[in-house]
Amino acid sequence: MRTATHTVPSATADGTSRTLLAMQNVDKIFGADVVALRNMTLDVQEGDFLSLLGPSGCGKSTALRLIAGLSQPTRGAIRWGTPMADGDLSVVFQEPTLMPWATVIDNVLLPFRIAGSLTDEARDRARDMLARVGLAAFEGAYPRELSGGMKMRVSIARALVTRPKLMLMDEPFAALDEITRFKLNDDLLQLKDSMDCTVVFVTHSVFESVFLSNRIVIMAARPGRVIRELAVEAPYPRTEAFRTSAEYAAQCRAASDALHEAMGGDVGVH
Ligand SMILES: Nc1ncnc2c1ncn2[C@@H]1O[C@H](COP(=O)(O)OP(=O)(O)OP(=O)(O)O)[C@@H](O)[C@H]1O
Repeated sequence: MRTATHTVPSATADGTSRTLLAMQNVDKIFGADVVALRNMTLDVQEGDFLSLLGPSGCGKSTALRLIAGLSQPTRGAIRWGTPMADGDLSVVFQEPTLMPWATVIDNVLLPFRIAGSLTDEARDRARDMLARVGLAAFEGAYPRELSGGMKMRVSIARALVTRPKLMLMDEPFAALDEITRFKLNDDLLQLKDSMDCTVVFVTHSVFESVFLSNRIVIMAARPGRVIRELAVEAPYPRTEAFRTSAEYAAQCRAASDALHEAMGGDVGVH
């Protein structure tokens, strides 16, 4: 993981919100001429639930991989506003990427095993995380015995077991049915609140981004770039009442219009 070498100043005048990271004029070019990102500038504040929303190929996953340190910018830089140690940053992918031969608890313990710190305290933390994601009764089960939603819950437990400052999520619920997705959206907000972490979340879904986020960054493709940012002012906790409110519908309309623009005006809400 990363160690900060720069301090980014607070983005707000009263200092109540601190910048966790800033992408500064980042380009990412693959090979000779695939411009995945052009001049991307983005700040993430501590406590944000920030969604990157945009059409296929606009560079959302590329941006997430750069933040994760899995790839390096061609130009520009990513600055951290706080020191980041091992375990402070975790990533959840669309596939749960569980080890099929290992039990649920052994999957959740993977970050500790990698770090060589498989202590009793680590096991307690893994059990606590499994309880938080509703899988306390499944610690001895194997991934093949779990539904898609349950596997994703294990993946999220593994990501949060180190109590990260930042969790990066790349379309984690895209492969799930709508009912499961709604439930996981609800539970993710509760987890974020109780674990006090910051989330950067990649999605194609207007509805999901509005329900979850306080900030939505809309991206466009060819070249991948940020075209607009929207604030979702609705307070947390957000519940089923928010999902069925006129306010939610209006926010979805605004995000859809911005996405429509990002896609050149050829697609509406999806
Ligand atoms: N390793 C790579 N080598 C070459 N080109 C790449 C590589 N990774 C991504 N790209 C290209 O960069 C662009 C952005 O890809 P990226 O996966 O970041 O988009 P995305 O918005 O996440 O798309 P999707 O929503 O379909 O997952 C695409 O044109 C893609 O083909």
